[in-house]
Amino acid sequence: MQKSASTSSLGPGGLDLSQSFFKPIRNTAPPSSTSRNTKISVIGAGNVGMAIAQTILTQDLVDELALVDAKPDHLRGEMLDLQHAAAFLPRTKILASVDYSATVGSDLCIVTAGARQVAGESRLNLLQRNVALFRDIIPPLVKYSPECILLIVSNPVDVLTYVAWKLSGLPSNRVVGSGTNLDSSRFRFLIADHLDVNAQDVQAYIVGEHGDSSVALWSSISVGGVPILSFLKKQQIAYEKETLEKIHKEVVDSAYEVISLKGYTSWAIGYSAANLARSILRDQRKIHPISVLAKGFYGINSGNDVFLSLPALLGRGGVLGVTDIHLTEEETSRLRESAKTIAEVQNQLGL
Ligand SMILES: NC(=O)C1=CN([C@@H]2O[C@H](COP(=O)(O)OP(=O)(O)OC[C@H]3O[C@@H](n4cnc5c(N)ncnc54)[C@H](O)[C@@H]3O)[C@@H](O)[C@H]2O)C=CC1
Ligand SMILES: CC(=O)C(=O)O
Repeated sequence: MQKSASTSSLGPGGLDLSQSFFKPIRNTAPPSSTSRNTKISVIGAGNVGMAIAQTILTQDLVDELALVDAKPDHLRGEMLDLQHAAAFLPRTKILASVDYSATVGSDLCIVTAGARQVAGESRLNLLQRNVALFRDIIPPLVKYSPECILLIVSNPVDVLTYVAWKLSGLPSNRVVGSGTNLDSSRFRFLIADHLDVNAQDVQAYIVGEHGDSSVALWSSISVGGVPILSFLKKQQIAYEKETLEKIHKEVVDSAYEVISLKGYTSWAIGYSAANLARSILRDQRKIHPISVLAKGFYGINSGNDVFLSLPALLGRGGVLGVTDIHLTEEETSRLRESAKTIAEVQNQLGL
């Protein structure tokens, strides 16, 4: 599909439905020209891109949604399938094209294009293939939407967020990676399940790499305002370090398990990315563990500019700040190790 297809005034049989005799509504005022449309572009219309697109649509987040993919037929099929749900959804103009001009004027560009893991493969293994794609994807995105915020989802997400930052020339507050927003949701789900409470009442962060070297901040966990570890200590209730490690391992293994069962992960990352899109476009100023330029925070001062997940304040301007959570010595040292792992991978890129 070459042209960007959206709404059309041509009805069945080529009848021009815009003819005044067919108009069911008589206008009483000219169309409003004051409000500015909000627009999200999703690059990559695969499992992840489409899960994000459909979550954005159901949550009424934007006026316009543009999809870009390298496969024209698949892309047009996905676009039509979403457009056919128009009667059940808030009104959103949906466009799709292989041409990046369809993304013009986007407030937020979400990049999901690229290779994904096969069962047992690590995220870092995807690096070379996806860096090559990013060289084709990021420059045209920024050309058509110089004011946009870039949200990177493709893996390995931390290193690719760094790559996108370098290729885009955008300030670092406008380039973020979905990072451990997803891992933290998995963590909160497991804790909530264990305690039989609602995951939304569990505050808990996974930080560092979205991957095998991620760090669970046990000291950050609170449920309904009760800090869990200090509560257990005060009550002299013993907890096994191994039990905590087991829960973290379950978080790290989550993606591998889902991939080995259904081939890919999609729904949770769909909600995670839509959750970030809402915070950005609606200026929610919520704190999310997302991949940000980490230099200078939590003693991460390696020579490299590393992106990894830290609890960041997110709003219309992108990353507005990074929170200063008190970490234990062990958590700090694990976070620095995670930064080192990412820096070592980045060093191979020569960017
Ligand atoms: N950060 C996170 O938490 C998560 C990241 N992912 C990552 O998201 C990425 C996508 O995963 P899936 O959607 O499952 O893969 P998929 O294979 O279903 O979709 C990838 C899409 O990218 C498109 N594509 C490839 N090259 C392109 C180019 N140059 N321009 C535009 N489109 C292009 C393909 O045609 C395909 O439709 C993978 O890297 C995966 O590892 C997946 C889940 C969670
Ligand atoms: C694939 C991936 O990165 C995830 O589901 O966490």
